[in-house]
Amino acid sequence: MTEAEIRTALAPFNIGHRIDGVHVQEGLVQVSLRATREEAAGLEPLRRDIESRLKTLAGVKSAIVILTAHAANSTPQPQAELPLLPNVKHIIAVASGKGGVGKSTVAVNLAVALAQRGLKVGLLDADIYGPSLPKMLGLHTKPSVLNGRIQTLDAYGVKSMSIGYLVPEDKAMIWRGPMVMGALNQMLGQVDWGPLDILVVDMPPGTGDAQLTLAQKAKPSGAVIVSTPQDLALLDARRGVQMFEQVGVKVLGVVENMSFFCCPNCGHRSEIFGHGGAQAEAKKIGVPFLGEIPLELAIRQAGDTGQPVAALDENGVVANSFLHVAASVAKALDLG
Ligand SMILES: Nc1ncnc2c1ncn2[C@@H]1O[C@H](COP(=O)(O)OP(=O)(O)OP(=O)(O)O)[C@@H](O)[C@H]1O
Repeated sequence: MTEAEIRTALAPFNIGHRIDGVHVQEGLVQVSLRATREEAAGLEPLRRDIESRLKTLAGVKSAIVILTAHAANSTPQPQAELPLLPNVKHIIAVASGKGGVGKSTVAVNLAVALAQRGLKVGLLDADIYGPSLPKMLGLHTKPSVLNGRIQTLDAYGVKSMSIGYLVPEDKAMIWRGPMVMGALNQMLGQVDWGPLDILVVDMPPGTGDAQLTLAQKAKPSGAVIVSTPQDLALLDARRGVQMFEQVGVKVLGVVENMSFFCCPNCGHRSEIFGHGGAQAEAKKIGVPFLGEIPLELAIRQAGDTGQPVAALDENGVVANSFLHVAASVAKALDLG
């Protein structure tokens, strides 16, 4: 299946003037259609019809049709632009230079801990290639669409959206750059986030193009960098800090994850990946240190069972470590 064949299949719908982009890759099809915000709700049935039609074509394994809404009097945004969210007071990017350091764990628990402070919180899983939210929040239903707006899935006081809710995980894994931007566009602009104090964005790991575009275009109020205390992770974290500074996004600070381990039997404290490295690094590069999270079996288990530890063990040491980070973030944003 080629892009030209998809465009031919779309011809009977008479939507040539609305097509922003058609991407085809190994049987996966993504079509972006432009509409004004006022038109978007009315066009939802058509969007669904087109999606269903595309899925019936030979050679198409999966199809997603995205309506990119823009203000009536504005020129349509090219795909690399991301919609701004006027009802969201602050967007916070949770990032790490390196994969596997616990960025998603920190993002989810930070969002839950911020909600526990009484703030209106959203959580966007921007990690298109490795969405973690469905598992970490235990949410596996497909979001509904109301008046042309995708409804968030809500848990633990947090509104959430992930590509993992919208397409089967293995499908998004092989998308190309423009398709990723299309999906991010949809998850920011087409989702009914409602009024929020903070939208926590779980960024893709690393400092490549997608991260840079997100950091630049989503206009976050600040970034939280997650690192383990090891030298290698710190080196990558430093790169992350530099990337945000380069595009003028304030780095709110660094969180040290897997900071230390306390033996549940004897209470002995082991500093498996070293301890204090991220704090020392934060000091060295002149950004605040937001707190340390212990290495704890309960954190991994809670992540795997879809019950964030910040919600499970509200008065425990681990939950407190996330509450401490949440308090530092809220303070940095003047939200109490
Ligand atoms: N402090 C911690 N204690 C115990 N386990 C943890 C801790 N932080 C993260 N983990 C576990 O480590 C694994 C990786 O964490 P997570 O998915 O949050 O990392 P990530 O940086 O977002 O990874 P990726 O870059 O691959 O998305 C998960 O199984 C998670 O439960």
